[in-house]
Amino acid sequence: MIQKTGMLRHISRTNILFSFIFIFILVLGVIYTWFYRSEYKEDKSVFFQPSDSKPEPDIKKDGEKTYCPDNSKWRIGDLEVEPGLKYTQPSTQQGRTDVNSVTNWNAPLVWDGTFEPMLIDAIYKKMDPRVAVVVFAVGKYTRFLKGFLESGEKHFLVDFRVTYYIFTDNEKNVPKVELGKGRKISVFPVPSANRWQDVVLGRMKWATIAIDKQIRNEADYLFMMDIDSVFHGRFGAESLSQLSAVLHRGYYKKERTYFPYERRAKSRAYIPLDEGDYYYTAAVWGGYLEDMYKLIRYCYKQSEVDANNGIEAVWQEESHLNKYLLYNKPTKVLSPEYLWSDYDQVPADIKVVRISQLVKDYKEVRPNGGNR
Ligand SMILES: CC(=O)N[C@H]1[C@@H](OP(=O)(O)OP(=O)(O)OC[C@H]2O[C@@H](n3ccc(=O)[nH]c3=O)[C@H](O)[C@@H]2O)O[C@H](CO)[C@H](O)[C@@H]1O
Ligand SMILES: [Mn+2]
Repeated sequence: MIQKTGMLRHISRTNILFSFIFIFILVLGVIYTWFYRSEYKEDKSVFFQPSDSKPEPDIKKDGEKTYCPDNSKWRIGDLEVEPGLKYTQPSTQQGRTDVNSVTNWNAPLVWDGTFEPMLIDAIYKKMDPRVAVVVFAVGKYTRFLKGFLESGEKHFLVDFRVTYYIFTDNEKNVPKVELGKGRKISVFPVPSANRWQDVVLGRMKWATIAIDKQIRNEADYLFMMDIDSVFHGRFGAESLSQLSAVLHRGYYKKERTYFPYERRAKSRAYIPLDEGDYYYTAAVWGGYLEDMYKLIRYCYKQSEVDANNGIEAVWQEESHLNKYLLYNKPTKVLSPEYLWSDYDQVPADIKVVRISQLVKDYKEVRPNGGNR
């Protein structure tokens, strides 16, 4: 009996000890699993979205639909207006009749007289977007910076938050320009080039890198612009949309067969003669940051594919841009008011020249001479 009781006591002590060890291991296991799971979750997001290795852009087969990420913080859908804003009543009968102010995919085609400047600025000002302007001034093109920046301060999205991102091989030649409130200059060094073609195409590569590195955190909206231009009139919030492209002044009344699209099937920018909406300039284009990123990266990658195949598109990035916009329609089309040229007379349908390309000596200003 005594022995039995002793054994029983012994067994129950062992049992209690094992039970404690079991519970201890169980608790450790729960804690470990909990930590492991949360760590794994973090790992996973870092693993799947590293800032330096984005998924390849969807350079899909011609005509195939592309996926468009949407991480914009603000939307044109919020067309909110403060009560009490006074402006002329819009008419359902009167308007521009000398030009078409809508595309056949129902996007606005913006001409002077089709919007109320004060109203449209008030709508967008409420969202207060941060606007990035990406310009390149490589080699002798730094001479154009002063005129561009000074006139931009007078006319470009006045009272909005704007940062001019200047990509240059000569930082010393970036002029000091007085900027309005909320407006900044940010300089990116880029290498010099021996061919102007490398500069214009290089814009796609360097802009892609700079967006990844910095601009993505600082802007909601991005414009790509040529530097050899001067603003002459209001360039306001009517230009803003998810993706806005400007009609090239030289082709806006021409039939599509005359458009200087890339016509060699060997190039990724190829467009057949019986296709095309408009011919867009690559000297002014803008949109939501992520939509622009996608398009800039597309032009960069497509031109790389071309280079590997021993071909360069006839108008470099402009050819790739036109290809993209044919199959991914812009949400706003801006009239040639949004990029005219001092080379050309201003016709009656252009009521205001908002920005104009300067006359320049191509041979003198470009590193390898000019081709026009
Ligand atoms: C009005 C228009 O449609 N312009 C396009 C036309 O350019 P353009 O004939 O106007 O070419 P451009 O000489 O202005 O070059 C485009 C831009 O690249 C930069 N740059 C160029 C060369 C150089 O040595 N250093 C330098 O900084 C500068 O910002 C310049 O404004 O064709 C180019 C490609 O062929 C681009 O598609 C331009 O956007
Ligand atoms: Mn130019």
